[in-house]
Amino acid sequence: MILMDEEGTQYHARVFNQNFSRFRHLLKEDESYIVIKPNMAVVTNGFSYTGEPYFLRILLNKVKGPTSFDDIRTVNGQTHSSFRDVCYALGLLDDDKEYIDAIKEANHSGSGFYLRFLFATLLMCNSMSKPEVVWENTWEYLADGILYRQRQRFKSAELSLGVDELKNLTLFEIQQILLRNNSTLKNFKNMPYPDVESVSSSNNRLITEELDYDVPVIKNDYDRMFLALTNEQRNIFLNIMSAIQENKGGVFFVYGYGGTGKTFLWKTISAAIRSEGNIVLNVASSGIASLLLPGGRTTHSRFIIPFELIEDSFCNINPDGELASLIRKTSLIIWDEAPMVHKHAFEALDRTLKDLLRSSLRKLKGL
Ligand SMILES: Nc1ncnc2c1ncn2[C@@H]1O[C@H](COP(=O)(O)OP(=O)(O)OP(=O)(O)O)[C@@H](O)[C@H]1O
Repeated sequence: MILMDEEGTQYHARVFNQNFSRFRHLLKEDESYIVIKPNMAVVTNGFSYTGEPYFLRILLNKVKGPTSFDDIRTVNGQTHSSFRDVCYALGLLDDDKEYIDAIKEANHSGSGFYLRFLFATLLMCNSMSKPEVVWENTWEYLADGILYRQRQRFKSAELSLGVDELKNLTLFEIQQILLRNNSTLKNFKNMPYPDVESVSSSNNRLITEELDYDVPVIKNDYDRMFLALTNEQRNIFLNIMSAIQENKGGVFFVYGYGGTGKTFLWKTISAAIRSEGNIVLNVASSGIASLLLPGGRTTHSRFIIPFELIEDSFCNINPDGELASLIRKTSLIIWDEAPMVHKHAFEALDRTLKDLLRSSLRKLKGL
């Protein structure tokens, strides 16, 4: 095979092999740089796995008379974005079934940790043609033990994790194994990468508690309550929900005589937010009022407002702690019977939230 660059300089296949790292660099920068002359025999030997150039070398042995990279990338009229996909389309790569079967089989005798280690090892050895396909087919086995460990961690036998959360935690574990071996999931282009922020949320007991609702049940409650809202309640509901959805922020004061449906409105708003997998913190100034709110707490205990308040008090919240992360992830705070506390309590919470969110108090709503 002869390769020729745009300036007409010709390289023999042997040179191509010997200077492979140089060509690989060119391929990355501008793949159209190397032109392949048609009808030339291709002889390659002694190459190692080096990503896309490796697949190109396989193709140079198989595709007859290509005149451009697009020629090589086109199989049955379809142009693929990578040489690897072309190899796959031509059936030159295994379908990875053996690896999928191996992981499933290992599941009978090995723990989840062992399976994740096995998967990470397969990744590091570049054994799989399409690791993302193996991952999609085996992630449930690879996730084995992660839910149990989270339940132990939070001492909650009822704790449940969504599919995305479970996948994310599993990927995070695999990434940890790879990092210990000087590799990373980022080396595998089509493999999903764990969302580290969401992993730290999953490991935050307070956030997990606030997300641990049965979404279909809450959604049913929400549908029922929303239909029952009066016009006045619905207007308030829509105003607050649009402020949340558009991330506008806002402080809403809702006034009404006893029995006019304020608690009913709080319940509807809470169900609407929780049914979308978001967080609402329900607090009330008195213990009795807090019992009427779903997942309610007293404001003092939720935000650790000091009992002895002065005009420049702060809540005792560690900015790097779990409670601060929970507050940052919260879509709305509902504070029932807010005027029942001294204004210094508002101001302390306002100051603390500004400090934590580094913005004005945007998420406080009171009665
Ligand atoms: N839109 C509605 N549809 C059906 N029932 C409602 C509606 N709004 C309120 N209610 C019912 O009316 C009763 C009183 O409402 P709610 O407890 O929400 O009032 P409140 O304003 O919170 O009262 P208080 O200030 O005394 O706590 C409750 O039984 C509640 O379920």
